[in-house]
Amino acid sequence: MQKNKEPVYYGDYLGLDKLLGAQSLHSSRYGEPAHDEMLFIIVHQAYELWFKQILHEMHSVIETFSAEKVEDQQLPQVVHRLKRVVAIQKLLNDQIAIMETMTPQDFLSFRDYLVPASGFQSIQFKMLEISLGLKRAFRIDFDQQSFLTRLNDEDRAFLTRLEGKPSLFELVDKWLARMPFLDLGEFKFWQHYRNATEDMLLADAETIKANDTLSEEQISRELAELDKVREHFSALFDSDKYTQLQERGDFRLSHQAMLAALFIEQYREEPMFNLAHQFITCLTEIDENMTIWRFRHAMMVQRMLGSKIGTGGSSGHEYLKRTTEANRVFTDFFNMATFLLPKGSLPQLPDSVRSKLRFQCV
Ligand code: HEM
Ligand SMILES: N[C@@H](CC(=O)c1ccccc1NC=O)C(=O)O
Repeated sequence: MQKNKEPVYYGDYLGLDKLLGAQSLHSSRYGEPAHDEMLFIIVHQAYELWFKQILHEMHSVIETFSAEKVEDQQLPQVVHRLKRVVAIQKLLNDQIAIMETMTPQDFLSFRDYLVPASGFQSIQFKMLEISLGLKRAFRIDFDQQSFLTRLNDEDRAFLTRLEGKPSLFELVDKWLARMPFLDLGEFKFWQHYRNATEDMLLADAETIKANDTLSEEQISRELAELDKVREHFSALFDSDKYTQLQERGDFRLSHQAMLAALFIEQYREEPMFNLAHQFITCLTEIDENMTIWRFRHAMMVQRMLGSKIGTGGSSGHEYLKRTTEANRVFTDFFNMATFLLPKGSLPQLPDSVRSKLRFQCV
């Protein structure tokens, strides 16, 4: 690294002229300065800055996974960067509380000046959703419409182009699906696994039947739920069935990727799997934090607006509440817990397999 030739001045380096000159209160333009509009602008700007940092990290991870081959040595850096994303998201979720120090009435003193702008037009937020793997078809109807009608042509074209590129979800799916360890030679892992899961489901059914606090009707309802779980389990061992359930929207990951992720999670202590496990955990946390943000934002909106419609034309709180569940991406990693077996019921990996998963000792 070279030494700098010119002396550096703090404010110049950080571009503070621009940054601190970018809080223009619209209420002042209309001759009625609203004290809290400063907070409103600064909170949004802080969000956009952190979105920029998150996208910077995501972009590098996407680049790594876009290569033909991901080297094992690249995974620590990927996990490190995603952990940073998670740390930023925690801050973003807590930042809602700062916005909530503004009362609904104080908001009303400048809200009308903002029409028709709204968070629909946060391009970086949409970039984040799209880069993670939220497809247009998965968005609820109003969200699809707002995409078309609330954005200017340039932004819409830009986001549409981004939608055509591989998302982190798709790249991770492909990466998991090509994991070499799914071929375990002579070891019939999935047969062992299937037997163990059948025992577990039979035991669950017995527990439900023996529960004398439940009425007959409740027992049959719980047994019907268990049948659904059984159906999902059976799909793990039958790729046609899996595809059927995938088309129904019960799974998003490909069959092979699901099996690989499940294998990694079951045997995460094996040194070779540990980073992959951390990677899956990061993606799960990122999805969870996005969902928590959506939920907290929706709650804040109810508190600020009740059931008023939004400046962007949506139903406000109702719309946002629906996107909270609908816009999740890595739900398979959450639902995977259904398929986890207690350690004691897991088939022991044969030494020939385990030796491949260990760091070599000399
Ligand atoms: C007083 C505070 C806030 C209120 C009352 C509010 C209200 C709303 C409403 C009603 C919508 C739906 C669009 C519409 O019809 O207008 C929306 C969307 C959105 N807001 Fe906010 N918001 C607030 C603060 C924030 C903050 C601080 C951010 C941070 C960037 C933000 C980001 C977004 C985003 C990204 C959307 C689009 C969400 C989606 O379509 O899934 N909002 N907001
Ligand atoms: N949609 C909000 C207004 C609002 O929050 C907003 C307006 C302009 C720029 C950013 C905003 N923040 C997030 O939606 C409302 O209906 O009051």
